[in-house]
Amino acid sequence: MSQISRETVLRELDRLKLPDGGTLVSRGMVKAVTVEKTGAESEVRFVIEAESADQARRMEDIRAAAVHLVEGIPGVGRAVAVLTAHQAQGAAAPKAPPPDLKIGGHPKPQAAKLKPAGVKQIIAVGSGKGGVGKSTVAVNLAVALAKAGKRVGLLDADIYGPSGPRMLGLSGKPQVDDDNMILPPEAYGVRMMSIGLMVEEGQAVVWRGPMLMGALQQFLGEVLWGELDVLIVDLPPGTGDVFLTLAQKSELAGIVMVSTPQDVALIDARKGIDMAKKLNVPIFGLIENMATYICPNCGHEAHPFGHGGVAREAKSLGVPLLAQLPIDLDTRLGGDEGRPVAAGEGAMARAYADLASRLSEIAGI
Ligand SMILES: Nc1ncnc2c1ncn2[C@@H]1O[C@H](COP(=O)(O)OP(=O)(O)OP(=O)(O)O)[C@@H](O)[C@H]1O
Repeated sequence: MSQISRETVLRELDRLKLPDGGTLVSRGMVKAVTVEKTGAESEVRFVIEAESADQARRMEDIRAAAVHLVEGIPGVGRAVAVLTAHQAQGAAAPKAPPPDLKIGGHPKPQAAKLKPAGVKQIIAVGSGKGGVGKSTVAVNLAVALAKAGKRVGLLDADIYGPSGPRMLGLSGKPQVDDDNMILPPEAYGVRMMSIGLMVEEGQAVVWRGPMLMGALQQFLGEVLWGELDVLIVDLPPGTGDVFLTLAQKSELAGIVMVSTPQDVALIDARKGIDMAKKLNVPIFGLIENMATYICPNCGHEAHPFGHGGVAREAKSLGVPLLAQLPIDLDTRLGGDEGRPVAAGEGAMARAYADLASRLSEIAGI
């Protein structure tokens, strides 16, 4: 039996959901994991650090469940978990970000392609042109997949205009664990990491090729994503360095392209599709956003950005048209207020559920 790694233990513990949201791992509560070989089997020890003494007292069942899970890993003979409290009773426990949390340094030499250990597949969401609703689609698609029971991560790699945190209602710097792995915060069942969580809102990020590569490397290799069925990557608009790096340096399962039906958007989208083809990245399909506008007063349907352009494009390229999403006020408000429309119950939530199910079928999520 090969040596059990700390990663294996964390992946197993990551399956344990906490009653008040997240998992022991995503909340940064697992500390000091050690694995010691004792004859043919291994003994695993770890600490579960609660946020207060009060919480620690209520976590005995979780501790026992964690031990049980780890003892289920083949090759583990015994697991020992100790509950401790981070702070005095009743105190909130906002942990200061460690000083060495740096994103955007130069890349380290990398031999193998980058795919986080527990992540089954990486799917990029791209667009040719900015402002067509790519981030809105990426966030809502991620939420809809999570709602359908998938384990989902969202990497907001739109370094020029990271909007993922605002759209998911997340703020504050992420925490790191004892091994300097970044813990992605979670909202609506989606684990998210974004350059937007690292810099002040509105602050410009001026990075060129090598720094971008360093950032991506860190996002993929130094974030504790845990077990995910899919990691959605929200690309910057256009056919730039981030897409190129991701396609060449990671194991990208495929890409979906978002466009409005407008000619100018479609021309740019075509360039993106061309690049994906050249890089041998499968195109899972096109999504037409802002396809129609239905007047809330009279019900009249209008097509401010043209009509049917993306459907025609999909047909001529021989790729699926995954969705046609209308212009919708709640989508915009939900994005601004950090309440993704896909998390709700209305017609748009159903449209995103359909999109999630079509993509799951095509990509095998
Ligand atoms: N279907 C829609 N109905 C109404 N508003 C929408 C829709 N899709 C997106 N929007 C709004 O359009 C604006 C731009 O969307 P978003 O930021 O998602 O675009 P983007 O393509 O990611 O842009 P960029 O890449 O330039 O950041 C946002 O205010 C968003 O709320």
